[in-house]
Amino acid sequence: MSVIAVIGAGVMGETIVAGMLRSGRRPADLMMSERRPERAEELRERYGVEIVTNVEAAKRADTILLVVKPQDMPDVLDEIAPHIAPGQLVISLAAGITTTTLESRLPDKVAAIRVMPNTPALVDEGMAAISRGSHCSEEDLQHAESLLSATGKVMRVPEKQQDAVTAISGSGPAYIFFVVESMIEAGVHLGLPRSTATELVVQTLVGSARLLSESGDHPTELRERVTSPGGTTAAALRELEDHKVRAAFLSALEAARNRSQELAG
Ligand SMILES: NC(=O)C1=CN([C@@H]2O[C@H](COP(=O)(O)OP(=O)(O)OC[C@H]3O[C@@H](n4cnc5c(N)ncnc54)[C@H](OP(=O)(O)O)[C@@H]3O)[C@@H](O)[C@H]2O)C=CC1
Ligand SMILES: O=C(O)[C@@H]1CCC=N1
Repeated sequence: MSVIAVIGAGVMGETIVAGMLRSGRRPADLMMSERRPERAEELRERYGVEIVTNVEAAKRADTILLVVKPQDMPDVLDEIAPHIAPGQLVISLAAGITTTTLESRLPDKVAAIRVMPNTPALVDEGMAAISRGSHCSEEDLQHAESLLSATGKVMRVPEKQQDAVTAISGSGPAYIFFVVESMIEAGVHLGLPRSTATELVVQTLVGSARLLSESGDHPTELRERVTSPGGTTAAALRELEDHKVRAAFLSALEAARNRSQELAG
């Protein structure tokens, strides 16, 4: 079985490693590299995975997952590039970083893949979009898909769509949690105990997500089924329209897409 190294063990790096272990990959086939020694030690204790330096990861792994912030990516690429050779696969999970950038900083002919994951991968409900670089084979893509499918769905997208994908599914969980927070606070404002409001909102979210996913019905149809003429939902939706929430989502996603483009450097 091929050896996989994860460079950058923050929120997303840990999520991916935990998912690969849950799906049956052996700790002996994984290694992690992390800047802060105390964080590295925490992860070694938690997962039993070998902690290595970036250079060791580059020398020993068949597949190298780069899970550092986009701003840290140039330094990491420059550090590992002298130790990477064709035959190894480099997969970046960073927002904005293009396969052109990856390929320009890695030795000629090294296969690179760009991925946009999201944090629901922590509960095996992730959504990852993947795009191939120019030296990447079908086998490389399938290998990346098999790694990522350990934690949820995987979709192939043309790389020109990755900034928009980042705005939607990469950042998306944060918008949903923002809505959840807002509804809980509103429930408290209406006089409900916080624990009651939280349980009501969370189960409404889970139930609505399952209904949407399992029924295959369009969200407009599902919304209309809740909206009785002259009823409570219509009164609430009128307020959301008056406050231009739809337009706010459009601006927000444009801002996220633009930021992803800027992070390309
Ligand atoms: N969080 C999310 O929801 C998503 C994140 N991503 C992408 O994943 C990447 C990581 O994000 P996230 O996990 O949230 O960020 P974190 O800051 O939590 O994790 C990045 C980790 O990389 C470490 N690091 C930085 N530089 C180096 C280095 N030179 N060598 C080894 N380790 C290093 C950091 O250490 P230190 O703490 O010292 O800085 C940190 O632990 C980003 O590029 C982001 O765009 C993509 C989709 C979703
Ligand atoms: O906020 C960010 O930049 C990263 C990328 C997508 C989700 N988190």
